[in-house]
Amino acid sequence: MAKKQLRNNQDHENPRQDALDAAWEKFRPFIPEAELSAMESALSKPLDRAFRLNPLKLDRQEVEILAKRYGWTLEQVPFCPDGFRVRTYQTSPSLTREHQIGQYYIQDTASMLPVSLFDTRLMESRPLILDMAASPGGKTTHLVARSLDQGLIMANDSSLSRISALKTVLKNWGSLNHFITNFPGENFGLWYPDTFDFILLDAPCSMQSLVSIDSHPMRPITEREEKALAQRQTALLDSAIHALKPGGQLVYSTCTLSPYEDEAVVNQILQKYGSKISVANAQEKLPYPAPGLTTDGIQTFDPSLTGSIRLWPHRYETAGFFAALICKQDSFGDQRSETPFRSWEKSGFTEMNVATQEKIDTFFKEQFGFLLKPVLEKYDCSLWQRENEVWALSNRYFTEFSSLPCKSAGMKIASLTVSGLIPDNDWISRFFKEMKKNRFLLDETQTARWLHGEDLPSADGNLSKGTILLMVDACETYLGCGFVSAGRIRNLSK
Ligand SMILES: C[S@@+](CC[C@H](N)C(=O)[O-])C[C@H]1O[C@@H](n2cnc3c(N)ncnc32)[C@H](O)[C@@H]1O
Repeated sequence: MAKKQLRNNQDHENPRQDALDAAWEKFRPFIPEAELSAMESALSKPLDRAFRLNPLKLDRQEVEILAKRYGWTLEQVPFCPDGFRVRTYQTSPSLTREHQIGQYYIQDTASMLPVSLFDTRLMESRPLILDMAASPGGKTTHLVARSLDQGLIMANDSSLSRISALKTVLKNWGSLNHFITNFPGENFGLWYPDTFDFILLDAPCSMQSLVSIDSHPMRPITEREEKALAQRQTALLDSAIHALKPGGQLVYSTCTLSPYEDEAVVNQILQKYGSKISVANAQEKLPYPAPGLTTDGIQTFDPSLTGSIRLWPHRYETAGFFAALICKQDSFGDQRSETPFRSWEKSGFTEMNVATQEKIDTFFKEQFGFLLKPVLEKYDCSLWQRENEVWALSNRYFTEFSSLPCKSAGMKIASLTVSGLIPDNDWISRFFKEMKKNRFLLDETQTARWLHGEDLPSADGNLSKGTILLMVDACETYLGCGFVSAGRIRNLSK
């Protein structure tokens, strides 16, 4: 194939182009002859943008409203009901205020696959979930959505420098029932045998997806590097298998098409654990099949690996991707090793007294007509105080994991200040639909000033003092919260 024909979405020159060419030469023998021209044609077209809606904040009908507002032509992603390709647009989906407040997440289509493979009924039964290599958190937001934010998610990443991105993404998504840890995933099998209902292992990989996009840039890879990655992936998958509950489900995924990091890794684990685990036939989750390989040219894989999903780019117009759904039938009878320990006092959280809880509850009722207690009950959370901050934390997190060192947990809902309680922007952007009082509709000029971080004069004498919700688009969209005092609406998002 001519060099320029290969897809390099960002139009960067070498080394991305060299990496693309090398990967194409390497993977070509694995592509069925009859599909080569479809593949070549797919690789010469740019990928569409895509997003996944946040069902905690936006429903399907509202997606249609957004499509009209921003001139989008949408098409549902075949394997992800909440995912949409944006075939054409007037306003880019990355430039809207709905994107800014986490009503949807921009994600490449292939990355919507792994979490879509988990069983819906189990996902909606308050599961305990481990996202073993989670940062920056795109797939963690999908786990939050699919478990209705009513399970508990341990979002882990071994890289300390990538934890802040994970925090930001989950905060913006409005996730309550999660906590973030920073450990090598290899430890979880020892620390938590037979524990998690679901595990996602979206493994570090060589990113040979045949499509070079900024979130997954392609680069030249040596054989040695590929081997080292495969070793790490096998160790992580081994750990994940041990940490999975019998009857639980695990997805192993990568954004590389290298068989050595995909089928070969799963095959090795299958050989090690025999009938205690199995690869499910995930083809059933697709409208038409995209089977895993039966050989890497050297070894023959277990036939069940055809049940794994190998997204060659032409199959579903995606970047290259691999995912296998693995089930655990039996416990290995592992003894639990001691986990690292942090005393709860060190977390800085203190139990909130009943009087303060009542005060907060009354504030939300009077100021916004919002009933806090039923929400906390629905999500099985309690209020905690850290200095002057009010947080909602998962009860299950507190009873089962509070002694494990962690980087953050739950969601901040307000600050206690001398001017009274100031609710947190993320909390309001998650629940604004249930807040019926003190909504103030901004016109276009006011909106522009607000988005520049300015305060606004409050000519409306009916506005009560304190925090109000600022709305746009006939009160459909939440813009932020402001604080009314002395004839001004102070911009709290500054
Ligand atoms: C493919 S990225 C994960 C992307 C993420 N799942 C998402 O959807 O946004 C792989 C991640 O694995 C992390 N990682 C690498 N080695 C690890 C290890 N031994 N244990 C846990 N995480 C690891 C990297 O820091 C990186 O953030």
